[in-house]
Amino acid sequence: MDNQEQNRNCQSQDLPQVLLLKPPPVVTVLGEDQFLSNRYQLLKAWESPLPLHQLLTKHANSIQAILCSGDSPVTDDLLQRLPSVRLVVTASAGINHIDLIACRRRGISVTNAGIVFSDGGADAAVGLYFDVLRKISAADRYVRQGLWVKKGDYPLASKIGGKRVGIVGLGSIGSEVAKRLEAFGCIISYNSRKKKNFAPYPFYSSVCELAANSDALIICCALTDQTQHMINKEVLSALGKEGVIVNIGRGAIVDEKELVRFLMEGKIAGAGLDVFENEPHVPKELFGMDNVVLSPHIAVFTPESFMALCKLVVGNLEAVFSNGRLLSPVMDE
Ligand SMILES: O=CC(=O)O
Repeated sequence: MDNQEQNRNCQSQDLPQVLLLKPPPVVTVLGEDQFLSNRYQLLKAWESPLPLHQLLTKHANSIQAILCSGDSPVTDDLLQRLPSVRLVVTASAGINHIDLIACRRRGISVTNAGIVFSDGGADAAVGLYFDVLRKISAADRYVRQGLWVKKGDYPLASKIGGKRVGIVGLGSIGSEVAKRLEAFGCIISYNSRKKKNFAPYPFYSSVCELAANSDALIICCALTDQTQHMINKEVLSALGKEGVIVNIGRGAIVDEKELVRFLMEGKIAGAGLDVFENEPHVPKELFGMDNVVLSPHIAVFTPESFMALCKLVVGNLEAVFSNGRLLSPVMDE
């Protein structure tokens, strides 16, 4: 090792240590971020020759922050091994993979993607809804397969304007979905944990009642103990034969087995799904359904949202190490 390299190593050892749990999807980009790697000692668990438990033991007292994404659980057990952690930064809007109670008990702050994913998530939700109603992907397949020539005209699609759309979870993504669909002449109502005073739309405290009064449900809420399988048999029945489900929240908010059964039996009209209960596995029954549009959990990701996310992550790390204000706190201890 030459002197320069030795110097660099010594300097990097003085930097605050940040544990990166898993590479995909956004964390890889962040892990390569020059700015981030000049300011922090990034400990990439997947690059270490040590098994995770040994890596954690070796750095137990020096890891001060964890950078993760939605597919890497931050459990009480993990936190217990890392007593110096002050911040968990997740590069996702969803926080269902983080044990928030354990973080609170240990005085650890948590930040998420804040509002950087709101536009992308809303665009994707509206895109899925339009695709189901206007049959865009299915009609595209029809043309490519030469069926227009062989079979003639394609079945009629549905109009968007005038549809009663129930938004489940009027947070930052849900509000953007509402704004977009209002502009297309849809009639918006919503269900949320609480009525939102700022929202000019009818509020239903029961998701079943919302479903009974909607042509479509667009699921934008977080996955919690309360929302797990919230979209169940009763809700799907209330939505009815003409109803459409769009889900860009988390797969487990919907009882997927019931959803598949309702679609197979023609008890709802269609679905646009970006998220699934057991990703990346998608129920095979859905593959042959032209009234179902599928995407691989990509709703919120765009180059623009990645860039904004990188800035946000860096800003949150800077804040915690300079005792400043976190930019997108879920919990600020
Ligand atoms: O699903 C994506 C996210 O939670 O950011």
